[in-house]
Amino acid sequence: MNTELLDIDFKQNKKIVVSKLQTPTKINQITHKTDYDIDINRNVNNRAVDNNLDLFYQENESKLKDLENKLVSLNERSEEQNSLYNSLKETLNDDYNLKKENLQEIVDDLIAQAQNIKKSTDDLKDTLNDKTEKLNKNYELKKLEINKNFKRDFEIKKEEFLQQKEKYEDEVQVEKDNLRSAIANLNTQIQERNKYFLSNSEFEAKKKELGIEMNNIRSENFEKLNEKTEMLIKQNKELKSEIAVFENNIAMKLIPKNDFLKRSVEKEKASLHTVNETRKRKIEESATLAKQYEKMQLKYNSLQSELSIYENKIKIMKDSIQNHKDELQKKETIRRVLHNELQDLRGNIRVFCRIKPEDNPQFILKEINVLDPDESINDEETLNKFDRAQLQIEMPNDFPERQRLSPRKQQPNSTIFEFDKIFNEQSTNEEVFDEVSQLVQSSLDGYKVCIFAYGQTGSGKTYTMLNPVDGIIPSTLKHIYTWVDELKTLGWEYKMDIQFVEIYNDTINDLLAFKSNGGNTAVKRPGIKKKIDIRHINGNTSLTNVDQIDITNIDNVEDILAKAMKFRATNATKENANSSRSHSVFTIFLKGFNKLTNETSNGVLNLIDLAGSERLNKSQAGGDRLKETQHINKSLSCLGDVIHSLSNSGQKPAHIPFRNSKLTYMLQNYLTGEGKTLMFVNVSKKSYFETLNSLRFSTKVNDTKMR
Ligand SMILES: Nc1ncnc2c1ncn2[C@@H]1O[C@H](COP(=O)(O)OP(=O)(O)OP(=O)(O)O)[C@@H](O)[C@H]1O
Repeated sequence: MNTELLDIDFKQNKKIVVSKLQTPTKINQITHKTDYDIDINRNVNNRAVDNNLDLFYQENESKLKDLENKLVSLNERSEEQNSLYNSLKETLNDDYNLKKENLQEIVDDLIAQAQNIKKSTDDLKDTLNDKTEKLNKNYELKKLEINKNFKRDFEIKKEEFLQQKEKYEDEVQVEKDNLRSAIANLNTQIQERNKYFLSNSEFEAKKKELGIEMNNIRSENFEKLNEKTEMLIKQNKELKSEIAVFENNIAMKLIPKNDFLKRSVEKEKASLHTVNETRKRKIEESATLAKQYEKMQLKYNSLQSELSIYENKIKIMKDSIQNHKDELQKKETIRRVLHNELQDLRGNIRVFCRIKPEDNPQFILKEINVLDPDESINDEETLNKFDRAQLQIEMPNDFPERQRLSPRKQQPNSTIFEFDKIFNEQSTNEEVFDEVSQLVQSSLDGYKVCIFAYGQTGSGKTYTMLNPVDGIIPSTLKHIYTWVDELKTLGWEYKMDIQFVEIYNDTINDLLAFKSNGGNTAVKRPGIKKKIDIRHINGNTSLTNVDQIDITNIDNVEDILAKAMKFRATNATKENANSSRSHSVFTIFLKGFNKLTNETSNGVLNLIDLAGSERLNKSQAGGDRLKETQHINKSLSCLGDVIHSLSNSGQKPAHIPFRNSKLTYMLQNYLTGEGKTLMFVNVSKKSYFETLNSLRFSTKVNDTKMR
């Protein structure tokens, strides 16, 4: 049993009553006795109750249990009510939120309505303004109309009044006339009566009577007349003043308007005048233009007819040009064949000699058997005689070197070498290029060409090959674009790539490598770090890790060349302060395609400035220089061997030792087959034995006879 329930208030003669709980309260929350209202029907004697407390408990136990049960049920109900309360609360909350949302919607609606009302008010305002404006306009129009009508009515009234006045005046006049005639009649009657009743007193009385009557009538009529006249005068005065007032009003209103109108009219007139002037001017201008147009049209027509004449002429010319082109193409093909045949006839390996000018010649070196300018070649014998140029080298008797030779070796003291051509001290680079340009053109025709400059150090190889502007390489680069352009007219398009390498101590270096390292000129011999190998594939030679530059459409090829030259390995020798210690090989690849004939050509031009040949004992080279010189001399000797073998291979195919040096191996594909080779042997009059050596080399390369 819950102890709190024991706290029961006993009331006299009352039963225990548990009143119905007003608020949902859990049983364990019942702490106050006022929560219960328990009455007990008790005996009068309290003591009896005390004594019978047990009994009371027994009697009331079930009641208490009921009470407890009731409290439990109350508790349950309270929970129910709590959940009811919560659900009610939720419902109310939902309801509240819903209502709030609805309210918000209503508020939004109201705002929207207010906005609409504002908008419609604005619209109404606008409409009202429009209407007011219209009404004002109508008012002005009506006013004008009323004024106009009033004026018109006034004029009508005035007219009527004047007519009336005239009518009255006429009537008054008529009445005046009538009265006058009546008076005249009366007078006549009086006179007549007077004639009969002059002496008659009756007559006198009558006369008096008549006189009075007449005076009455007269005065009566005169009064009436005067009244009418006065009235008319008065009306007239009134009308006049009315007219004056009206006219004044109108004048007051009309004058400013009139002035304004006058001013506007003046303005309009002025602008009209300007417009008219402009119009006149435009008309005049358009007339001039029309005339000009007519003239132009005539000119155009005449030009058109001239043009069609020219077009016809052009067409005829084009046709003939095309014919010429066709013919030229045929001739070009024939030219190529003939040119090649000519080069073949001259020999696929030719040797030219070039003598460098020398201020202090140490021995005699001269071209002999030179054609006299007056002598004409008119027979085959003379032609053959001058077919090959001859160079004589003479060792002077007092030459110290000669003294050291044995008597046997001293004989003969002059030697003659034969060359395909000799350029003497006076020959210029231009003359040299004139001669070699035919070979350069062969490369445009698709041939492989090699032009070498061989000679002792300081003998003019670099001068011949690379002298800025007029050396063979700069001249080739200068002229090749013109030749390519000329060939364009025959349908030939060329792609040109260049490659520039040096072979130093049997190692290949790329002299154009600065193009790929951003043109850093501070890097000396940039290609040296990359290993460059030679590859021969299907008759084509390529170098690994070597830059080729497309020069088809560039205009700074000379700069590229100048830059590349800076990287070339040079050193001071005894004979040349700036001696080239490497072989430089400048190559132009010329790929041609003829879009008219579909022919292709694949020419290669190699321009080689060889390193200077040096006799070891002479230059007294040592260390690195010794190694350099050995490499140079070995590779030059290999070159001599290769060319010699090639020139003899026509009769008996022989082994050609290309692989003996990098230079010959690299040029292998260009020296064989239809390849054309030209060797310049550069000589000077400074070192007899070096020169002799160079000349002996020339005998090796092209069967050059030595006598
Ligand atoms: N035909 C010539 N006319 C005028 N000067 C010349 C001629 N040939 C060479 N020279 C001059 O002689 C000098 C040496 O010439 P160059 O450098 O061409 O010789 P090289 O044969 O290339 O020497 P190396 O093999 O040592 O490089 C240069 O100053 C050059 O200008």
